[in-house]
Amino acid sequence: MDSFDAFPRPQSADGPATILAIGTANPANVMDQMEYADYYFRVTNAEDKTELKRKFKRICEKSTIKKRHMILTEEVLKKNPSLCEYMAPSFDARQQIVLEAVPRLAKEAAAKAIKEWGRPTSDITHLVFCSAAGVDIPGVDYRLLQLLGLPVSVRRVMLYNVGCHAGGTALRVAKDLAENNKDARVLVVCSELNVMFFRGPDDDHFENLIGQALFGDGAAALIVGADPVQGAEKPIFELASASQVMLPESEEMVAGHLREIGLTFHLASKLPALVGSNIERCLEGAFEPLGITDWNELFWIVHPGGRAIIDQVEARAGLAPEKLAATRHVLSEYGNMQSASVLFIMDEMRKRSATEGHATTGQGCQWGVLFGFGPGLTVETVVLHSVPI
Ligand SMILES: CC(=O)CC(=O)SCCNC(=O)CCNC(=O)[C@H](O)C(C)(C)COP(=O)(O)OP(=O)(O)OC[C@H]1O[C@@H](n2cnc3c(N)ncnc32)[C@H](O)[C@@H]1OP(=O)(O)O
Repeated sequence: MDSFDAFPRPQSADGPATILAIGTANPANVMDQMEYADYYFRVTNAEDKTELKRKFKRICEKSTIKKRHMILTEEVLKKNPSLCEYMAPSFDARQQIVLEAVPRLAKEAAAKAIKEWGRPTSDITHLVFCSAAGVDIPGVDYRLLQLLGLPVSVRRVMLYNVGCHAGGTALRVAKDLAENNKDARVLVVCSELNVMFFRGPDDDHFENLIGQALFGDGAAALIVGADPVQGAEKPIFELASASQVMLPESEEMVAGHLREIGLTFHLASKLPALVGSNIERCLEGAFEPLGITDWNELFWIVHPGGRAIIDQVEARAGLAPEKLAATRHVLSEYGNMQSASVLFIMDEMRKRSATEGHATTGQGCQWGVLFGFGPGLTVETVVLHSVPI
């Protein structure tokens, strides 16, 4: 006998990966966007920069964000003044905060997802964890296992510093795991904080202020598995396909660098236009197998990088305004929560569909698209199938 035959080969599932539960969590501290410019320039001791503050205030108003949740309270910032400067060595102070807070927020979201799922935690076989904060060894994924009391045999995949498209990346990885390992149940968690890149203003770096106006903290968790157990599990969406592309000549559009001063980031101002000009191509590739060409036939979940990005997607795909209502709602209530945003929108989509009396979890549509956008310009395109309510 060939010795390899002694090892059991993983069996594939029969059906597609499905989302079986969703949970979300945010820090209790809430910032009102209309008051944020006054707060931010005061807390960073930059009130003398009156012109910059006026421009920042305008950005806050134009962001269409109403509020954001942030772990960094004024009290925490007072204790860590290096975070309020533009370029002070502050990595250790930032790490100290995120190493505790990232898994704690993740646990809150995961506990909600597990409760909705309704099966024992010992049935979780895999963990896919995304965060752009809290790099450590062993990682915050292992810390989460401890906090949830999960078996140490859970097979972990840690996605550190992937960026805002990582919600789509995690879905793609979870789909592969669930479909290629019969009976796998994958806990997916995205836990994101703006602690690594919160910093004071600088006259010459306005893109920093764009980020300070947009990002918020949040964690979202899913249970993903194929072949739902009848009577014990209830699918919310099915994952039909998942693909990733780095757009040509886009490597510098969004970038981040981990330094002593925390995470620096770079956003090109032509980013919304670049996303817009590529959206149709991504849709055509994803929906060619179904022959769908009218994008209003779909339900939509779009990473809310900023209001201008959502506007571009809406215009270039020719969407009716209600198509991006769930996306805009999550942006307005929470800001840009990086990888967690699309999972929050997924939750909002199924809840809206139920309260508005739709026949499916996708606001009455059968098929939907989820777009993750992130560094370089990376696009994750996930095709979703709704289920009857
Ligand atoms: C790819 C991803 O999506 C991944 C991510 O999440 S990373 C974050 C991605 N998000 C973004 O890049 C933000 C996209 N931009 C927006 O949503 C909007 O521009 C905004 C809400 C920030 C402002 O709204 P707006 O209607 O464009 O305001 P507008 O008055 O035209 O512009 C405000 C100012 O910001 C400046 N500005 C906009 N984007 C900028 C950028 N990336 N860098 C520097 N300045 C920028 C404009 O030049 C303008 O400056 P002036 O007032 O001196 O002319």
